[in-house]
Amino acid sequence: MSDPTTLVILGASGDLTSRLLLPGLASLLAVEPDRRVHVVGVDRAELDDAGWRAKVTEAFTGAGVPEDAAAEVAADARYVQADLLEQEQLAGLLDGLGGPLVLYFALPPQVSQKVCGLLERLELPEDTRLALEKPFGHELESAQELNVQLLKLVPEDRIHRVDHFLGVNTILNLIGIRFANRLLQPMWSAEHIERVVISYDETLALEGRAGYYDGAGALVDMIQSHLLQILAFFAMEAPASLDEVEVRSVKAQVLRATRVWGEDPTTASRRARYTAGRSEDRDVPSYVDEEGVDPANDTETLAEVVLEVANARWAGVPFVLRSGKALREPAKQVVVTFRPPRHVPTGLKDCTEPDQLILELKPGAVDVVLSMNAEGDPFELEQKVIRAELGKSRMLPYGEVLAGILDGDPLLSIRGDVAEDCWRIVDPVLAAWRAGSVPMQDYPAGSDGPDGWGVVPPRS
Ligand SMILES: O=C1O[C@H](COP(=O)(O)O)[C@@H](O)[C@H](O)[C@H]1O
Repeated sequence: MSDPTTLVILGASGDLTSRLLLPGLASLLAVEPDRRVHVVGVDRAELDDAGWRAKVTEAFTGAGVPEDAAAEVAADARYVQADLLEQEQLAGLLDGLGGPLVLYFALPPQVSQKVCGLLERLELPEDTRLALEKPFGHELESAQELNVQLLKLVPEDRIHRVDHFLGVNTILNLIGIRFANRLLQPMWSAEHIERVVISYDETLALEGRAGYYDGAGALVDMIQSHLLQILAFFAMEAPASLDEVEVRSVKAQVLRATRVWGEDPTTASRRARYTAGRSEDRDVPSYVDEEGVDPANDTETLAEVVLEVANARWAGVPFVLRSGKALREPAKQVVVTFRPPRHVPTGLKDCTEPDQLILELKPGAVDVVLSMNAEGDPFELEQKVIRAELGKSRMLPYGEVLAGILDGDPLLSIRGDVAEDCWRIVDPVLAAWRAGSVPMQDYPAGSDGPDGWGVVPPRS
C-alpha cells in the first residue's frame, strides 16, 4: 500500500474548513473508504488533538463514511496550534512531516501569500503540493506575482488552484455530452450556434460574507473564476484523453482567445446591486445596509459580461456570462441558442422560435427544446422540451477536487497561465467600472434583476 497522504489544513478553525473542506473529505471517504489520509489541522486558535478529532468526526457523521474508516482517519488526525506568520512556528510545523504532503491554504488570500513568502526560506518535503483557494490575486499583475512566488516553492503540476466548480458533475458532464455524441459534434460552432448564455443566478443574498464579498463583487466572485471555467469546458477543442496536460491545454487555448465583446466593456457589461426586498420568504436588507458592507466599495451583486472567443470555431458568437445574488429564482444553467434553419417550408406555422439546448447545472438536467407538432393541424408547430435528468454526483464538488489534490493529479485544478488569463479577460471590465463608465443599476431583492435586463438577452 502506498504511503498515506498528509493533508495539512492551514486555517483549520475557519469557516471554509468546517463548511466545505471536511464535508468534502467525508464525501470522498464515503466513496473511497480505503484511501489513507492523515488530516493535520493548523491554526492560531486554541484546540488540542482531541478537539480537532471531534471536529473531524462530526464532519464525517452522517456522511456515509464507513465507521471503521472514519474512526481510523479521526484517530490519526492531529492539531498543531501555530501562528503561521511566525517563521519558527512554520518551520516547526514542517519538521517531521514527510511527503506526499498537501499544504491546503484555507486562509484569507493576503495571509496565504505571506505564508508562501515565509515558506521560501524553508525546505519543503519532497512531493509537497500546494492548494490555494480563490481569489488568486486581485488582477493580472498580482496573479502573475503570486505565480512567480509559488513556482519558487514547487513546480506547476504541484500547485492546485482550487475552483470547486471543476468538481461539479454537471459541469464535467460538458465533456461527455460534447465529445461522446455524434449528434452534437457538428453543431458545436458559430456556424450553428447563435449565442450562449452561462448564468448562475442565486436566491441567496450576502449571508454574512461581507468580509470577503464586499471586496470582490459578483464579477470577481463568480464570473472571473467559475463561469469562465464553464466557458472553457463549453468551447474547448476535443482533448485526446482525460489526461491533465491535454484537457488543461485545450481549456487554456479557449481562454487565451477570449476577450470582451467588441473590446468595449462599456457596451458589453452591466452591473447592479440589490436594494431591500423579499427573497424566499425572508426580508432582505438593501446590500449597502448588510452588516460589514462599506458603501464606498461600490460592490455589485449582479454582473453580466458579453465575451467573444475569437477563434475559427467561435468568432461572432456572443457568450453572455451572468451571475447575481438575491434574485427571484435560481437559474444555474448554460443556454445554447441555435441559428434558425436556412429555409422552412412555406406553410409551416409557428416555428419561429429557435432550437435550444439547456444544460441545467443545479439540479443536473439537459433540455432539448425543439419545434414539433402541436395538437390538431399537422403543420402547426409548438416548442416542446425533451428532458433528461443527469445521474446524481458520487460526492461533493470539494470531494472531487480534493481527490485530485491528494492523488497529485491537477486535472481539476486551475493552471497558472489560465488563472492569469481569467484576470486578463475581466481586468478591462473592472477598470471601466472603477472609472464609472458603466452605471450601477439596482434591483429589489427577490426580483429578476433591474428592469429590462431579463434572464436571457434579446437575440442579436
Ligand atoms: O464560490 C462561490 O460559489 C458559490 C456558488 O457555488 P455553489 O456550489 O454553492 O452553488 C457562491 O454562492 C459564492 O458566492 C462563491 O464565492
